[in-house]
Amino acid sequence: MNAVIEVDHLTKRYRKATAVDDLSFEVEAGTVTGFLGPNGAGKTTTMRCILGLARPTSGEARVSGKRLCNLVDPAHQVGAVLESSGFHPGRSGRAHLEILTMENHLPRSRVEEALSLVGLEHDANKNVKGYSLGMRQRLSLAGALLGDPQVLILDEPANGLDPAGIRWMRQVLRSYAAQGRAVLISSHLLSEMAQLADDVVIIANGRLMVRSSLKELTASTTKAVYVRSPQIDDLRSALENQGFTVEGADRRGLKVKGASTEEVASVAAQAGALVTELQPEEANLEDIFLDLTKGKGL
Ligand SMILES: Nc1ncnc2c1ncn2[C@@H]1O[C@H](COP(=O)(O)OP(=O)(O)OP(=O)(O)O)[C@@H](O)[C@H]1O
Repeated sequence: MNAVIEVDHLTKRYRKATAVDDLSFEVEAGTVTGFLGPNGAGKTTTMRCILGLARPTSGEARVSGKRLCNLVDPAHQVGAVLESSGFHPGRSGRAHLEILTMENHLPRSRVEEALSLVGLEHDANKNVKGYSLGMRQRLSLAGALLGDPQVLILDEPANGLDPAGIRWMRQVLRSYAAQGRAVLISSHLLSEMAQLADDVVIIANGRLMVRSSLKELTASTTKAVYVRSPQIDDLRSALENQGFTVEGADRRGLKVKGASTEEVASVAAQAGALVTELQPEEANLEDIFLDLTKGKGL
């Protein structure tokens, strides 16, 4: 365990709203962590607290063991994309990044590296006002990558990207994590998160609902196992005798509720039934998310 981001009993209250309510979770080096929750759940506020842009009411958030304001070289430690709107429209993408390198005392050479990392090198001299939403998102990401940081914090970075852009971003973030760095990414695109995240943190009303690896979460919520066998009637009785709830799926297939593939295979072996297909039907992330956050602001 190598926690690079630690959110520690974080609470943030505004006059009328408790945006974040005693929230704790960690993000490990070498992973992409999906940060999920319905609108108004408190994702942006949490990210702003981690980045030192909002002051917690109580608790704290640390990056590499320190609050961001205490980090010696924050641009090398953390890169963030909070929204894609902070661009001067009359400036080129390259000029925008050059100004960021000056502000953050970074080498000018990083501009070309960041532009090529996000695939904007051919549009770098165009004014940002001519950029599509997707190009602005790429430019935001380039800005976050300028300091070659150990931690990336991205608030809905896939907004406005087309499917090819989303695939591209997935590759960038996966390779980034593969270098041992940490990525915390919020999104409403749950299906996208299912292909990107190692871990998920799900919040609603500012509170933690789930902190889990994506694999464990989907495995623990396996809905059913589909099994096919030429001896379907023998297999059905054997499964029912063991107390499983079984539904006929088709002529040769059964759906076994609440069972693991190992359990179904073992009952089939004992019953002498040949198994020609065995598949877990996992709940997808979207189902899990909707179940968990039902009535909590969606
Ligand atoms: N500066 C602020 N002043 C007052 N209330 C705020 C402020 N910022 C956020 N809130 C409130 O805190 C709650 C959480 O908002 P936040 O933007 O963090 O949620 P979110 O999960 O990022 O939502 P979304 O997915 O819609 O961006 C909301 O009820 C919001 O209205």
